[in-house]
Amino acid sequence: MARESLEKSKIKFLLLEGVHPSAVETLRQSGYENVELHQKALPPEELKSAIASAHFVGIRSRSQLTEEVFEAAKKLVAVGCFCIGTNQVDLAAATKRGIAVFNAPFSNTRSVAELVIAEAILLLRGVAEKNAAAHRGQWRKSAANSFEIRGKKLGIIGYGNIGMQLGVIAESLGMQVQFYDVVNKLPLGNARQVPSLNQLLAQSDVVSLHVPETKATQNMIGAEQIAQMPNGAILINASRGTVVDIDALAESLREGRLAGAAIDVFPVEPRSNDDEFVSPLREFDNTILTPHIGGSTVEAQENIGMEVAEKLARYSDTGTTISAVNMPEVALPEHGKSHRLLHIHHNVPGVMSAINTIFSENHINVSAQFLQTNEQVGYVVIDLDAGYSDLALEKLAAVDGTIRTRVLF
Ligand SMILES: NC(=O)c1ccc[n+]([C@@H]2O[C@H](COP(=O)([O-])OP(=O)(O)OC[C@H]3O[C@@H](n4cnc5c(N)ncnc54)[C@H](O)[C@@H]3O)[C@@H](O)[C@H]2O)c1
Ligand SMILES: O=C(O)[C@H](O)COP(=O)(O)O
Repeated sequence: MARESLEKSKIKFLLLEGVHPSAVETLRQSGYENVELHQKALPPEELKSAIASAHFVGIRSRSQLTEEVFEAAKKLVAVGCFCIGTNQVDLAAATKRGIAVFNAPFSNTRSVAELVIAEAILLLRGVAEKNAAAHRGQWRKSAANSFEIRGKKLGIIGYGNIGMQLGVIAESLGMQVQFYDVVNKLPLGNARQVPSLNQLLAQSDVVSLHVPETKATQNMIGAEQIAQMPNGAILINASRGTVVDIDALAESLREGRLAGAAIDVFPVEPRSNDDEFVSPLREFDNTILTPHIGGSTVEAQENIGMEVAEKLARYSDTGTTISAVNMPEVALPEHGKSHRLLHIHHNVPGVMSAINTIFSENHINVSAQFLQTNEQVGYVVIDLDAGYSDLALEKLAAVDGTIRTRVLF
């Protein structure tokens, strides 16, 4: 169990993987100057040592925050994923320690959708192959197997923020949009939800994946699924590398079944730009292989930097958990001269009653109380007169089921 109550100058932010400078500026404007910056993801042992003294950590998709890393992060209050995906974070390990995890759910959505559309156009025109040949001195002027995007069928797997944005842009270019999702979704424009993955695969000229990394999406596109796609179809994956069986994809390209593929994410990605990229897809001219840059635009990174840094600063200042992915969401006003106690606990019967008994038995006047729970944890925030906060904090920390307490001055 941990307790914190620190001055801003002592609160340390560890920002990894070249998070945009807008994050540092946003933190500075909120009064947080104690920021350690790294341009790369750190290897596990270095990460454990750097995170040991950090109260907040900011990562992108490369850093793996495992149970072991959290075990080393004794002071950690919150994680900021400066990206959409949170699969690189062991959320259960964070939650059981009362560590809030934030992300930027849509700051790079448009960037991914634009890249996918561009790739669909290039692959339908055979540009990847012709470009590779031209670099080798070969002139391949031909209209054979070169198609307009207009009128083609786009099959989107995962109709969330990116899938929907992609569908809207594709439709504006004259594509017919259909999607498969495990949840019933409101189709935008003329898009149409289809009931099964196989149906989507069988009737799409271009298939694009926009699902999160989960157990259910692991290798969701393998040999069997590729076999459902029409000859000459195109596969695009800018979601997560675990979603497509790369060997099966390589085999279908070798057989000439698919006309091409654009892959931005890989089962194993180099940890830094200095490491070699190894993939069976390197041999195919008709693939566009990009180094996980779907969200890597200046616009997206700048916005993400501001958005996530602001969420971390707000959580530090007020306890607000809006848009946390693993904590009950509570929007909190400023607490003025009151002291604010934050209490994260296992969501089991009796905790709230024990907390409120503390206030009544000790005649502590509470000026505001906010409570929100999810299946695992409860998060209660209590504003009270400054003179009572030490006593209340001590007693709250002793309540059965307490995970973490914090006081804000
Ligand atoms: N290449 C990049 O740089 C890049 C950038 C941003 C996001 N991403 C990846 O893209 C993913 C999607 O992003 P988003 O913002 O659209 O997420 P989102 O949460 O808004 O949408 C995901 C959609 O997938 C659906 N889904 C989940 N499991 C499914 C399954 N088994 N079958 C079918 N549908 C399923 C969900 O219902 C949801 O509609 C992210 O999780 C992230 O991993 C990659
Ligand atoms: O989840 C995401 O937003 C993308 O995969 C981008 O990750 P990155 O910030 O590491 O480029």
